[in-house]
Amino acid sequence: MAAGAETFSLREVLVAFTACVSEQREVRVDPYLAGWKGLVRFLNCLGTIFSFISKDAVTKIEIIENYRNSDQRENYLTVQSMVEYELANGLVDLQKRSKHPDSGCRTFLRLHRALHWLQMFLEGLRTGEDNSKTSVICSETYNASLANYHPWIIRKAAGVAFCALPTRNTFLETMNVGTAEEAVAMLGDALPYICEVYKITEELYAQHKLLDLP
Ligand SMILES: CCCCCCCCCCCCC/C=C/[C@@H](O)[C@H](COP(=O)(O)O)NC(=O)CCCCCCCCCCCCCCC
Repeated sequence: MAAGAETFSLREVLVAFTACVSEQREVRVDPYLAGWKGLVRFLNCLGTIFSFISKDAVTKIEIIENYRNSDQRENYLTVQSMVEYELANGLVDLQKRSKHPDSGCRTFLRLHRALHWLQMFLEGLRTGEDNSKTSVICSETYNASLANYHPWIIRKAAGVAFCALPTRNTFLETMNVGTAEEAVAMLGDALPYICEVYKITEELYAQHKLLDLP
């Protein structure tokens, strides 16, 4: 375990996702990115073998942060406003990556797909047996979700990295939320919010036929 793992709790990270959905059922971009940044920080604490994953996540987070810091920042306040603005202004490559390779819509879609994995992984952790292997939970949930969008070489590298994950109970303790039982309870509290964020985004992207953006 790298230094710094004990300095923050995953509870604070997952709380970011509870602040994502507005009263109008829109997904706020800032807490969404804050949640991912915390998760990446946690991932970095698990060891350098995961750095190729965290680097890709950071690249994507920064692309969207740059939009949030640009003069178009208001259009990127929520996922709904981002989709509306980018589509209305022809800023999304719909068939193949060409003029707008790093649109907010395609970049957010990559994080959204990863959120689906996260949702399944956390549920697997929450409901797993005491001494089940985190690596198995991780690879099963990865294969059932994100892996479908990744080329062979990435799937292979991810599979190797997963082998470095500790057992479920050690992993739960690494989350710094208290005992393993307390970590499980926290996951139960946080998961409905993550599921809601995922569901709203999925519906929005489906409605605009954006789920296969190149
Ligand atoms: C706890 C173990 C964490 C294992 C992480 C499982 C996810 C594995 C993802 C492997 C991604 C490999 C890197 C490359 C990805 C890109 O090819 C690919 C496509 O991008 P492109 O269309 O621009 O080319 N990118 C993506 O799919 C985005 C991946 C974003 C992954 C973020 C993962 C962050 C994981 C944080 C884990 C925290 C766990 C906390 C649990 C309590």
